[in-house]
Amino acid sequence: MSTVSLEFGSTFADCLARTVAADARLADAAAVIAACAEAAVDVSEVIGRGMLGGADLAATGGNNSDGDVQKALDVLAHERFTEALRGAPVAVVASEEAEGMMQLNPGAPLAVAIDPLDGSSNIGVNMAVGSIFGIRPVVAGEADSIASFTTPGTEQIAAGFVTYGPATSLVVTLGHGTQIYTLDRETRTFRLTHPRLEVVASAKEYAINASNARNWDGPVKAYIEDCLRGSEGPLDKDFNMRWLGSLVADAQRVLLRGGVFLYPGDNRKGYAQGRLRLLYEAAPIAMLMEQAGAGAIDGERRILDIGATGIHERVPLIFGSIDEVACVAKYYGGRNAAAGRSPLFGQRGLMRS
Ligand SMILES: O=P(O)(O)OC[C@H]1O[C@](O)(COP(=O)(O)O)[C@@H](O)[C@@H]1O
Ligand SMILES: [Mg+2]
Ligand SMILES: [Mg+2]
Repeated sequence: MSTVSLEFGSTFADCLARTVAADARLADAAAVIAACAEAAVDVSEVIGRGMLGGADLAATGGNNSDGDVQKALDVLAHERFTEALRGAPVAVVASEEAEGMMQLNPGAPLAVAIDPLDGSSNIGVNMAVGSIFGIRPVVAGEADSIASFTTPGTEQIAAGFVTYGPATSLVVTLGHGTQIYTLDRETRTFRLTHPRLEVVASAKEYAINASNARNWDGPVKAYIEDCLRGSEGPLDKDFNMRWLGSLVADAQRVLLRGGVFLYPGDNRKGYAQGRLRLLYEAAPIAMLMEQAGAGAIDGERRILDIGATGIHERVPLIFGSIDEVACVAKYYGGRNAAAGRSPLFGQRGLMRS
C-alpha cells in the first residue's frame, strides 16, 4: 500500500479501494481481506459481550486437527470466517479447525490459510485472542490438491491478523508495507491508525514460554541464558520479558515497540518443531514482520522460504526486531553464524520479499 497515500482515520474500505486503484492485480486479495474484516467485526462483538452473550465461549467440545481441545469460540470463529470466505474469490481453505482442506468456490483464484481463533487458552479469561490469515494464489489446475499450500510463504499475496483486545485491531499487508486499522465499534468500521509500521531494529524485550526452558533446544537455551545475564553478559544490555500466550497479541506488541518472540522446537513429545503452524501462523506473521522491516526465521532459515508438506505442519518461529533476530540466528550457528554480517541480515531491506 506504499504506492498510494493512505491517511490516518481513513476507512478500511477506502484504503482497499485506493490500493486496488493503484494495482488492479490486488483486487481479489482485497476482496478476501474485506470478507475477513466483516467476519472479524462479528467475532469481536461476540467476544465483547462475554458471558452476557448467553453462551460460555470457553465451553469445550471435540478436538481439532492438532489434537487440541476445541472451545465454543474456536468453532464459532471457524464457521463465521468460512462463511465470509465463501462469499469471496476463494477456491480452497486450510483452517486449523478442519482436518482437511475445504473446497469453497471452484475456479476461484485464491487459497486461504486461517487460524480462526488464535490464543485459545485465553478464551474465557478476558484476555486478548485473535484470528490469522494468509492469502495465496491457487496453483493452476491444482485447486483440489495441496499444491497451493506447499509453495513457500513468499508466494503469499497478502496476510493479516486481528487482535480482539482492549481495542480490536486489523493488521494487514498486501505486500507494500504493514498497516494497522482499529475497529470503530459505533460504525462497525475499521479505520487506519498506523499507516506504515517500522519495527525498531534493536530492542530489549523478549517473549518466550519460560516454563519449557528445560526442554528448549541448545541455541535458545544459550540465548535466553545470556538475556538473563543482562548487562553483565555478552549481550551487554538488560532485558524485560513479556509473554501474553496469544501469538497475535505478542506479534502486535513486537510490531509496535520491537523485541523478539521465540517459540522454538523442544524435547517434549510432538514439539520437535515447536507449537506454531507454518501455513496459518508463522507464514502470515513473517510476511507482516518483513513488510514492517522486521525478520522471521526458524533458527536457520527464513520462514518465508519454507514450503509446507502438510496443511497443519509446525515450524519453530523466531521473529521481531531485525538485530535481535540476527543475534538469535548467531546462536544457531550454521549458515547464519555471522548473521550480523550475512547478506540475509546485513541490510534490513533484504529480509523483505
Ligand atoms: O501453550 P503455550 O506454550 O503457552 O502456547 C501458546 C501459543 O499457542 C497458541 O495459542 C497457538 O494458537 P492456537 O490457540 O490457535 O492453537 C499461540 O497463540 C500462542 O503463542
Ligand atoms: Mg494460533
Ligand atoms: Mg487457533
